Amino acid sequence: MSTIVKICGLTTADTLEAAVEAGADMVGFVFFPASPRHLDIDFADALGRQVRSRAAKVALTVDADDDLLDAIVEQLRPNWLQFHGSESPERVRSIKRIYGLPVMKAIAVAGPDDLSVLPDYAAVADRILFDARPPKDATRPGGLGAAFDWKLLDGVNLKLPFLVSGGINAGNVAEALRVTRAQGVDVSSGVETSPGEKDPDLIRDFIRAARAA
Ligand SMILES: O=C(O)c1ccccc1N[C@@H]1O[C@H](COP(=O)(O)O)[C@@H](O)[C@H]1O
Repeated sequence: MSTIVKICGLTTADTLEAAVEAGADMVGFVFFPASPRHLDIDFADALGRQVRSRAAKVALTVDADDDLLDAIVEQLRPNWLQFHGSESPERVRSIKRIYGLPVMKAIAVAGPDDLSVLPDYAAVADRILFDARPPKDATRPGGLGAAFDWKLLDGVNLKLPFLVSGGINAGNVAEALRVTRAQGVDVSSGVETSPGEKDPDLIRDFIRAARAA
């Protein structure tokens, strides 16, 4: 199976087009006001239409309430929901039942203890995304360009696909995939020139490197 490549935090038509044309499998739209990649729903709707089924649209939220999820699902019509907060397994199960959409649940990793929640989430999510645990004073729980120790995933044995993220770029994606044996990768900062400013060339370089890995 080919590596699942997700480019997250797209905010412009040009960079979205670069990601889709270069063959991204999943394109992520962030709905979290504290993020430099936050989109309002009308603009996300316009970007989503541009995708035209060429990639899976992923709506990233952080402990979103029902009203926000209703609005996102109604307007963007995402193919996936990505939960990047402290959503419980029960919340994941309930949202899946309500919307009938697959959910990718992010797990924050800093040490081996962080993996103890895996069985509970693996029982309800469709994909797991391992990301670096943010520092306590961080203003957002992801998209910080920080990596975790990939060797912590050694021995992880999931029946569902998992992606690795956090501080990944074209230069280290092959190593991230080799060490973690993940089925996919997710990048945001690693294809940017500054927080929130994606670069079409960096996106193309990243996808090429991930495909070659
Ligand atoms: O991108 C963001 O701003 C963001 C905000 C809130 C939660 C998650 C966010 N991004 C996700 O974080 C990881 C790692 O990103 P990076 O490559 O280290 O910048 C990635 O999965 C993004 O989807």
